[in-house]
Amino acid sequence: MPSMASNASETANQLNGTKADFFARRQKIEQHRKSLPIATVEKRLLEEVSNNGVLIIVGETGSGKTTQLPQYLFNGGFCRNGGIIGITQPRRVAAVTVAKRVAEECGVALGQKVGYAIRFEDVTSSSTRIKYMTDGLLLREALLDPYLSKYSVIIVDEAHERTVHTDVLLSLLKTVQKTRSQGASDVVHYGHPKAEIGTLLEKENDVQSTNILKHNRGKKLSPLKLIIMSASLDAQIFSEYFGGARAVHVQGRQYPVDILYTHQPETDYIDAALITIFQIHLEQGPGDVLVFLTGQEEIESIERLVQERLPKLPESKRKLLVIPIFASLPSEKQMKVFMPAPVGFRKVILATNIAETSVTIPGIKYVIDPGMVKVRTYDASTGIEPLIIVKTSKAQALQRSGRAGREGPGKCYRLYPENEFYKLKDSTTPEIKRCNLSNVILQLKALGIDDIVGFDFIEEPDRMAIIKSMELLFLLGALTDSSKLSEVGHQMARLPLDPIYSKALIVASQFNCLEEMLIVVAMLSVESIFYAPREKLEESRTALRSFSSPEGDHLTLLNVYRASDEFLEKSKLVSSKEKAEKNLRKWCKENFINSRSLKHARDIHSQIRRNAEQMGLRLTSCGDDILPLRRCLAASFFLNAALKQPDGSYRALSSGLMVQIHPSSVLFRTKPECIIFDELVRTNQNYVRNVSRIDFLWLAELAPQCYALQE
Ligand SMILES: Nc1ncnc2c1ncn2[C@@H]1O[C@H](COP(=O)(O)OP(=O)(O)OP(=O)(O)O)[C@@H](O)[C@H]1O
Repeated sequence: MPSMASNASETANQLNGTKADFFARRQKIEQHRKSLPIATVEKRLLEEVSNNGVLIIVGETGSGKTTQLPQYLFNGGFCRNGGIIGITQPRRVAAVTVAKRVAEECGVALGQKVGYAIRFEDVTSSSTRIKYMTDGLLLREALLDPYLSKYSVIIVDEAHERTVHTDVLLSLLKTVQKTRSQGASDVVHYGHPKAEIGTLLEKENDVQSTNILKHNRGKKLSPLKLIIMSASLDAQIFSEYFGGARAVHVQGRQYPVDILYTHQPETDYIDAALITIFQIHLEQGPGDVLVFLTGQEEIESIERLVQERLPKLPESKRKLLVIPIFASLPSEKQMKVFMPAPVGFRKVILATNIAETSVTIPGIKYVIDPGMVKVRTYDASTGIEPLIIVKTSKAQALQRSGRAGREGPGKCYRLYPENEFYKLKDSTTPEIKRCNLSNVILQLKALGIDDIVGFDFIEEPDRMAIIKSMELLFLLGALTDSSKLSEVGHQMARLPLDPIYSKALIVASQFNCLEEMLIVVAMLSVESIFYAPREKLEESRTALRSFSSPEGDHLTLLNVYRASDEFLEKSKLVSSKEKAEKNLRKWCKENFINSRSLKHARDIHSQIRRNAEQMGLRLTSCGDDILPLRRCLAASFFLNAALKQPDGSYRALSSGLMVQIHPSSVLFRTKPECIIFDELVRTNQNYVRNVSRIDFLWLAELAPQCYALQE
């Protein structure tokens, strides 16, 4: 046993060591900050922000925009009067990791001067002055504080991604910025019947004018500085939208990235990616690899293939650590990709486009880009929102290659020939032009914006899409005859879910089956609960049968959730929480259930249950009597009803489309007369997924606005 004296000197040494490490790290960070291209223009940028209400900043990936500009502004006095610098990101993972990095650069604990807020997670405090957040979160904040009055500067980062939230946010910020630059102290207060919901825009004398002016009489608002940041060269569109706002370019990138192309187009990009992973591992020097794939299924299949092939390599070459990252992975799992690989190991990160912008994953030297991405599209004529795999845009390809070369020179392997790159679209079609707008419209209406067609979008969505989405909201009871938000609509807007799911929860509280519906909605919100490996198809089918309900997939999902819950609770009685969770993962494996998806569903479930409680919805259960739940499914998913045809296919009643029950459904063989479904997917034919049997007559009874029977 070491003596006290040696213990004390060890501690002192450790402390000295820690201190020395700390100072060395701080020095390294300071040097790094000074070496970034943006550091040479700090003073000029501060002048530009001072002189302009709206500024557009374009800079190469890695030039230091996201991490440095907020710090420059803070040091330049932009928080002097207690104002906050808010920086929005399209993705949660970027908001979290960049905030962590900036807190470290500032030498402060996360949540103090530097913090972040994402849906259901707020790591800020009253001393936070630099706040990273998702664009969706800032939109929700606008519901409570239409002036966004606590912010002195708002930076919309990665604006070129043009997510629907970014687009809507830009429109709102345009109004807020203009209003605040005029000051709001001398305006009349008309109040608002719903105190928490501010009216942002109102049509007056045929001019879109703002009603923000009418809010909070006498509240002296300071001007808001608005900064739009983008890595690609589409500054023009933003500049025009903001009335010829000034745009500045930050030149230069930190490290070079070598771009390599294939000679021929690849017929199977999954296989090509797999080969490239092993080529890099066997032939290239140290450095981690980041591979861009289109979704969870692709990622998990490559993960399995790499694991299968690794044992075939010589022992000394097996130190390859595969780590996945995709949106539906719980955040603590997502954070694993940011941890260094154990000594001697090479990390291979399999990512969706979640890792495409803003994030810096330490250690990445090689990027593999097959050039594909999965996007949601929207067909307004049928109301279908198929997910399709398409080629990336040039802007996306540049972003992806930009993930290498952040800590040193890097390489990017584009798995297509060079001439293909030049044929790519410059930038991605804005999401607002290719999505179902019902959620956006619900949010805008909740913000008090009633004239959706006249709304000042940066790029107008398709009129047909607006009409269809309004129609959907109307049929769901979210809008009144005069297109105002109804009481139900207000409730729906408070839930962070798709309108149909929100409606399902509200209806369920009336049908006394909210406990069950919360589980169903949580399970529907995640990707693929079941998995069926090709080599174990029969075993996986048998496992599925043990949970399956003759009434359909919704009840089957409910059975899975309950069985897992029961298993976990029993396990907790005899083992620690960690052990019980480990046991649950084993249980999932034995039952061919995707444990990651189940964990995600459990998280969503607790979140939406909290929401329901806060809204005062009645949390009752229908117990063993499943009839109310089935009727409730009909009362909420009635827009997705289909009737069997003589040939065994189905006709979707609202779109008239001919569809088939997906082979993964428990009703694939039974084929009941009338069904409701969760989702329509288009592959070689139209398939409906997550299907339940309903009684046709319920439709006219429960959704007369849609299915009133003719006399
Ligand atoms: N979490 C991190 N860990 C280590 N280094 C980081 C981290 N975040 C940023 N950096 C370093 O700071 C540099 C600048 O990053 P920053 O995100 O500010 O650039 P950017 O111009 O906003 O690029 P992008 O548009 O690609 O996000 C990176 O290239 C990297 O060297």
